[in-house]
Order: sequence, then structure tokens, then C-alpha cells
Amino acid sequence: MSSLQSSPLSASSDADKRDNPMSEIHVIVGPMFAGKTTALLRRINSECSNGRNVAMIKSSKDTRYAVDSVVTHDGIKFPCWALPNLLSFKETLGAEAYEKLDVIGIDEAQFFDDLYDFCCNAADCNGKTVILAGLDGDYMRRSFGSVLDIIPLADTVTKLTARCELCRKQAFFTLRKTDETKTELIGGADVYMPVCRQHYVNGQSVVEVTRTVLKSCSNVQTDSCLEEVAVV
Ligand SMILES: Nc1ncnc2c1ncn2[C@@H]1O[C@H](COP(=O)(O)OP(=O)(O)O)[C@@H](O)[C@H]1O
Ligand SMILES: Cc1cn([C@H]2C[C@H](O)[C@@H](COP(=O)(O)O)O2)c(=O)[nH]c1=O
Repeated sequence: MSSLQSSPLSASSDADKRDNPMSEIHVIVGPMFAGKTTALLRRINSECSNGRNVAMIKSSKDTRYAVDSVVTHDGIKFPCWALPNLLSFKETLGAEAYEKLDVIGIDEAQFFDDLYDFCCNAADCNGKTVILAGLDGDYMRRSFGSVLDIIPLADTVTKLTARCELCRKQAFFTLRKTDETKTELIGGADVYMPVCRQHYVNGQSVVEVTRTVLKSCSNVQTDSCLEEVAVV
């Protein structure tokens, strides 16, 4: 399946595209399950319908639902390039195919360290429209990757919300349900849930208390093991 959605290709060069008023950057953010990928696919499909030549990229770190497709939590799919970084995209696609592209979609943008340089180059120098979706914040509500750095470059920024899993109000944040503390942890509803402010604060304290209790239990276990070892 090709990730380059073909449509009649224009013969325009990079120089023409630099002056192209269609060169834009659009950013879609929000917590998990907010519909970011759904919104991205809707916009990309609409660009395809308008005869524009599009390609979709996602991070190769996240292959939960498929290796070569962007997939929403509802199972809607779109073929993509799964890449470890963005600057390899032009080389992977080939210079000629890259030149013919009008629109580049990026999902899971928080996982790309080279997001800023890629977006600048694609929009400012190569005349592309870039539409990206990603988490603005991680499970601790810290800025995630370079997504927020793109805001000063962007034409539009859309912040979506999910439904709080505990009260069905608007959810702005993503709560991690496990005691894992590394920032990047691939997962879905098994590990994360979208929550409102009140349930984020309550939930986060529950997770922190659980973490402390588990830690002290494991210390007690280790101590008693050590005692046993000492006794033996
Ligand atoms: N708590 C929730 N709030 C909103 N949507 C949810 C929730 N749980 C599951 N979903 C489903 O997730 C879909 C959005 O999926 P997706 O576009 O992949 O989101 P995102 O990319 O933001 O994680 C919704 O259309 C809905 O069917
Ligand atoms: C909050 C948070 C999320 N992640 C991971 C979990 C998923 O694999 C993706 C987000 O997917 P979605 O399309 O937005 O549902 O990011 C993470 O690694 N660290 C976090 O703190």
C-alpha cells in the first residue's frame, strides 16, 4: 500500500512551491482519546479530495494498531510511513516524490525530536502544508517533545478534549494508571485514561500514594530477604 496518496501530480518545482500561498502549518493537540488522529485523517482526506498530493508519517515507536498505517482508537486507518525521525523522510520517499508532495500529515508528533526543523523546512523552504497531531502534555502534564515549539510557526492550533472516564465531563489531561515513571511509554486504554482536572488531581495522588506504598513494600520485602540471608 502506498503512503503517498496519488492524485494528478502537478509539475511544480520547489521554487514554485516556496511562493505557494498554500504552504501552511496546522497543529492539533489534546489528551489521549480526544480525536486528534480522527481530526488529522479528516483533514488529510479532505486535502486528497481537493486533488492535493499527500503523505502521512507516524513515529515508528508507536506501532500499537498497525506498522504501516495511522489508526484511530475506533479503527479508522490511513496508510503511512512509520519513521524513527522526520529528517529521513525526504530520503526515504525520494527527492522526486517529495517535490511532488503538497501536504504532509504527522501523527504522534510528540515522539519526533526533529519536529521543529522539519516543519520549518517543509513549510518555509519547500512550500508544503504540514498538518500534525500530537500530545501537548505527557502524563505529568509536562510539555511533551517539541509539539508546543511548533505553535509560534503555526497558522492554526486546535486543542481537542476527550470525555473524562470517571465523570464524562470534558477531559483535558491523560492519567497514567501504572507506576511506570519514564516519559515515553507506548500504550492505550490499558495504561492511560483521559480525565477532567478534578479527576486528574485525585487520580494522580492515588497513583503517587500507590507508588510510595508499593516502593515501601518492596523495601520491606528486600529488608526481610536481607535478614533471611543474614540469618542463614
Ligand atoms: N474517554 C473517551 N473520550 C472520547 N473518545 C473516546 C474515549 N474513549 C474512547 N474514545 C474513542 O476514541 C476516538 C478518538 O480516537 P483517536 O482519534 O484515535 O484519538 P487520539 O488520536 O486523540 O488519541 C473517539 O471517536 C471515541 O470513539
Ligand atoms: C500520556 C502519555 C502517552 N504516551 C504514549 C501513549 C500512546 O502510545 C501515545 C499517545 O497516543 P494517542 O494517539 O494520543 O492516543 O503516547 C507516552 O509515551 N507518555 C505519556 O506520558
